[in-house]
Amino acid sequence: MRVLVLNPGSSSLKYHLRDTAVTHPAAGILASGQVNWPPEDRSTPGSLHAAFEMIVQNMKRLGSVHPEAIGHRVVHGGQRFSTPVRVVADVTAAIEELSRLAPLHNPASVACINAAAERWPGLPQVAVFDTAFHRSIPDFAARYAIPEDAYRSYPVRRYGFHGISVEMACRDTAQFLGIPVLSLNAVVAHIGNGASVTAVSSGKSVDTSMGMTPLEGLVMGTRSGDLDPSIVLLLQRGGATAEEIDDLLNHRSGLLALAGTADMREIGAAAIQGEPAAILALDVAAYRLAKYIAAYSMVVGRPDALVFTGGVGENSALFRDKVVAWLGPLALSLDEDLNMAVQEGLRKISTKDSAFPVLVVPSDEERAIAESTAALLAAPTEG
Ligand SMILES: Nc1ncnc2c1ncn2[C@@H]1O[C@H](COP(=O)(O)OP(=O)(O)O)[C@@H](O)[C@H]1O
Ligand SMILES: CC(=O)OP(=O)(O)O
Ligand SMILES: [Mg+2]
Repeated sequence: MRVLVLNPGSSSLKYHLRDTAVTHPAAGILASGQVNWPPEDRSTPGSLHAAFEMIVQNMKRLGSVHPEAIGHRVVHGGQRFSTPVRVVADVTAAIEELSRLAPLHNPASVACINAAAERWPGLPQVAVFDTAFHRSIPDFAARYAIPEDAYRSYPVRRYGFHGISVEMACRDTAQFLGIPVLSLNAVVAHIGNGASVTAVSSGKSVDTSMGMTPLEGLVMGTRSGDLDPSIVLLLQRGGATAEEIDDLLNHRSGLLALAGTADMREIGAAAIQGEPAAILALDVAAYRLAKYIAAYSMVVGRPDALVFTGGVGENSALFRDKVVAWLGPLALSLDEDLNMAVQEGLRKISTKDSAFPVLVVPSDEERAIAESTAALLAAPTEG
C-alpha cells in the first residue's frame, strides 16, 4: 500500500510516501522530505497550506503516484488511544482536546488531518500515537506523588513520548543483535529537537523521561526538561501568566536559553571554538542524559545496548562523546573513530571491551507509521 506519512515534529513537518510492500527501510520510500515548520509559523493561516503544497509539488516532481492512505504521527494519545486508529470525526476531536497536553504537536496533527481530508477527500487516514508504546510503564514509574483527587480529576500521570521512534529502534536493534525483540533490554535515547530516553525491558517500555507532557526530562532544543516546580510558582507570583510561562519553558528554554541557539550543529561548532556558553549548554544536556542512562541501566538490569537515535543522537559525535564520558563506571567506552565516522545506517560505535554495545540507530518514525497504517487498513473490520 502507498502510504503518505505526515510527521509534525516540534521544529519540522516531515513526510514520506512509502510503499509498504517493500520492507527495506530505504527502498520503500517513493518520495520524502522535510519542511521547516517552526512553532511561530503554526498560527499563521496558510503556513500549513504552503507546506502541503510543497509536499504535493515534490511528490509530483518525483513522478510519485498518489497515496492510497495517510498515516499521521500524533504525539499525545492520552488515556484513550493505546493502538493506531482510523481517523473519524470524534478521533480528530479527541486529538484536538489533548492539545493542552502537547501544545507544540497535537494542533499540528489536527491541521494535517484536516488539510489531507481537503486535498484527498475520501482517502483513509490513520493516527499512530507516540504515547502508545509507553502504556506498559508500571504505576510506580507513571504516578506523580500528588494527592489522589488531583490524580482522579485530571489524567495526571507519565504518558511518555517518542514511542513510535523507540519501538522501531528496538526492532532494528534486536535484529542487529540477532535476538528476539521481546527479549531486548536497552536504554534508548531519542535526541532531536525534542529529546527523551526510555528504559526498555523485554522489548517493553518500563520508564521514560518525558512525563504528562513532552516538557519533562532531558534538556531539549527549546524546552527546559526537569526543573523544580517551585520555579513555575515563583514565575507566576512574579506576575507571569500561564501562557507566558508555557512559552518560556517550551519555546525559550533548553539549549536555546543556555547557548543562544537550539541547533546542535551551531553549538558543536561554537564549543570547538571554545565558546563558554556553548560548552556549558553541551555539558548541562549531556550530564542530564548521562544521569538518566545510568539510572535506566539499573532499571533494565543488564542492557543489551545503549541506543542513540534522533537528529542529534544520530549526528552529533561530540554530544555522544560527552554523554558516554560520564558512564565510565558502567564500563562503557566509545571507539573514537567509529563515533566520529560519518556513515548512514545502523552502526556500533563502542569498543570491543565496552560492557555493552553503544549503537547509532536511525530514527524511522515514518516506516513505523506506514506499516501500522497499512496493517490497520488491511485488518478485517468488525461487524
Ligand atoms: N549533523 C548534525 N550535527 C549535529 N546536530 C544535528 C545534525 N543534524 C541535525 N542535528 C540536530 O538535530 C535536530 C533535529 O532533530 P530531529 O530529530 O529531526 O527533530 P524534530 O523531529 O524534533 O523536529 C536539529 O535541531 C539539530 O540540532
Ligand atoms: C514529543 C516530541 O517532542 O517530539 P519531537 O521531538 O518530534 O518534537
Ligand atoms: Mg522528531
